[in-house]
Amino acid sequence: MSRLLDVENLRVIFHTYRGTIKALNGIRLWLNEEERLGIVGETGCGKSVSALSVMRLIEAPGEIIDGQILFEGNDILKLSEEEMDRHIRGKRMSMIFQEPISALNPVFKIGFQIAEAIAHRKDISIGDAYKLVPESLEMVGLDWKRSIDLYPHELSGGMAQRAMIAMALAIKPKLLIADEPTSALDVTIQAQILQLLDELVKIGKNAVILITHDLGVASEFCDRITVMYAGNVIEISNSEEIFDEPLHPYTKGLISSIPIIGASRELTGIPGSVPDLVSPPSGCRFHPRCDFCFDRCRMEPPALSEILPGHFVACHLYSDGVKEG
Ligand SMILES: Nc1ncnc2c1ncn2[C@@H]1O[C@H](COP(=O)(O)OP(=O)(O)OP(=O)(O)O)[C@@H](O)[C@H]1O
Repeated sequence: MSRLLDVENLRVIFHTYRGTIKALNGIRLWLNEEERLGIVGETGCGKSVSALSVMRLIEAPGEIIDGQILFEGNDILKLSEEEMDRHIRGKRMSMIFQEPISALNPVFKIGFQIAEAIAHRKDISIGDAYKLVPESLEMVGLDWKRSIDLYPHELSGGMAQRAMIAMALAIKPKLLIADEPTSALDVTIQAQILQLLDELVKIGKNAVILITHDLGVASEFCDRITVMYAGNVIEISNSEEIFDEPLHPYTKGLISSIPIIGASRELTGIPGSVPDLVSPPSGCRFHPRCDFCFDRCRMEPPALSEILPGHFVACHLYSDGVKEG
């Protein structure tokens, strides 16, 4: 399967009155066509900033200061804003957000908003695009006659997320980025929305990046998992192996905080908290919270290396390969 996305050494900072937040510290991500990648980690670890960077939606006070984002072989960081808008964003890739109601435009009916997305994608008139809206709404389980003329504030959270999904998938993207798509919804609706996404992604054969706090949800939905901590990618593995053989002490902590594997719950089980990214810890950013920390961890940032086939970890414990036991 061919490579769709390749992110190398991506560095993003935010200029704030407190100082410079080093939000992404040279991360690496990749995704093949039709593959589903989960990005997990505690709040503030850089999941959303990674997604927004791929969409080229980082705005001041944020700045991408280094790295490469190859999408279908083109470095999108080198494209002009117009090229990005005309050829990539909303055409080849689209995104759904945590708060669907605030992500929709409050002053337009959802039928019109979906028509606009389709018109942009297909370079057709809004009138022609409008004719395709009923199919898009029905595809996400919304009765089109009842929903096409509603404004975002007239939708429930679940309906609004369905409308967002209709908009995002109406353009038939190669890559769908879903940033915590269910965390603002109640539990029964969460399961329905994930199931809907699962079905539609199978039909559309698009690749997905799913951002979530929930390792259980990520491993059920995704082929591969990237674990982030404090602006770094610290482990990458396929979804089964990350549970069967987690390597990084942080990933082990995330897993031990899930009482039943596969159960959906907020990750809370690691003592301490994510560091302030204005002045992150020296060496490995996880070292102050790590039970296995030794001198080298305080001094030298560990590189991400492939320790088992397809299984990468950034941890000095594995500098000489995987230890038994
Ligand atoms: N607009 C902004 N201005 C200043 N700092 C920002 C901004 N957006 C993100 N950051 C900082 O970048 C870092 C990474 O944030 P990010 O939103 O990517 O985390 P996250 O893992 O998605 O967290 P969450 O799960 O809470 O959404 C954090 O330290 C955050 O405070």
